[in-house]
Amino acid sequence: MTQAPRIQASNTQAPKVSIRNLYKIFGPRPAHALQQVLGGVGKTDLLKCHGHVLGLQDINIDMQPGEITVIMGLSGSGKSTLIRHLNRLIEPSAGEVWVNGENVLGYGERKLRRLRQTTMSMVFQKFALLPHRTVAENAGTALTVRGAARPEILAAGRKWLARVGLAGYEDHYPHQLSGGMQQRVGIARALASDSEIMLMDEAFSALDPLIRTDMQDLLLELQQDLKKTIIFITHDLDEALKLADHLVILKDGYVVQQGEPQHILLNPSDPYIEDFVSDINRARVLRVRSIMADVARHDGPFDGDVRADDTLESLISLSGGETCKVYRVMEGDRQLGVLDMTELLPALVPARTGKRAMG
Ligand SMILES: Nc1ncnc2c1ncn2[C@@H]1O[C@H](COP(=O)(O)OP(=O)(O)OP(=O)(O)O)[C@@H](O)[C@H]1O
Repeated sequence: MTQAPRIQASNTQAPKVSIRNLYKIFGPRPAHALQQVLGGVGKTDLLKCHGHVLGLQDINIDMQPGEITVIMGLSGSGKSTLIRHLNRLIEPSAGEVWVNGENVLGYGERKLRRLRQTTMSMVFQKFALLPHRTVAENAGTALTVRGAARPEILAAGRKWLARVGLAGYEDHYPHQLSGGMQQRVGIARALASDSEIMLMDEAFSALDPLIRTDMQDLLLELQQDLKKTIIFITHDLDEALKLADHLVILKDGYVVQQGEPQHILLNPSDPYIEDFVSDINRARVLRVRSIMADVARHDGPFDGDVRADDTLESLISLSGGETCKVYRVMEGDRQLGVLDMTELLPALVPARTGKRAMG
């Protein structure tokens, strides 16, 4: 029997979800096609010469408890295929999926049902609310599925609707609500299930930009209290950078780069990522903590205090654009580091890996 994945050196806690050497090939003879892929055949040639689609290739990701892992990529990069492996809506061609230290590929019917109904909940792009049930009944769906009594279902529905800002709408029907409100019901429904893991597949992509921003803020606010393990799929880089604790960028079914979003922005590993992040408003996204220097670099005097989580945009505004200033970086009462404004300018210019020139 295979062993649970080891804890990586940089993390002290076991991952909630681990994906190991995962491959998915669509077509009549995936095992044969897999041998071609392992022998070095790429996505284009696999389709052209062997008539199979390479959906995912050698995916390895650890998703930490209480964190938001964002899977980001353009259309066709493999995001939906990947997320559907987590609750085994899709079976892999090779590899392992571990949840809470158990390989879910070894699960029988009963454990799989429990995984889908109790351990994981899902928030869908198109809300997927039941049109003839009230909003409170929709929010309580997970309890209905588990066979709970009606008062319990409605109480849970009410509780979580209030938490997502929909108190007073319990007896409405979905069509009476706006898109943003319907997705709030979708989130309430996932939260009422009390699952440890939430899968969110392009959950905000159908919403207008302002509503979408509201929903992102709501999710971050809920997450501060609830600390769920969230796997969030998006094709929008701004959304990914805003939400992710851990960002995974997919292209043609493989992981191009993964890590802390600010680190990726400052250290793109490859020309594809450079291009991807080149249009981002770096001043608005980057935080002081990502570019500050060690406390020992400067022992004062300082031109003032800033917080480690302040954006560079707010710093530019504070300094009046002067590059000769030096700030003390604080987290609560503790000094974390030093921010010399001369360090800020290089961070605003996109980094280049140098690989492009070499072709
Ligand atoms: N059932 C299937 N049969 C054949 N090919 C498939 C199937 N499902 C997905 N694919 C292919 O696998 C690759 C990944 O598709 P997937 O839908 O996971 O991408 P995605 O990043 O979620 O795209 P989108 O953002 O458009 O939903 C694509 O090349 C797609 O055409």
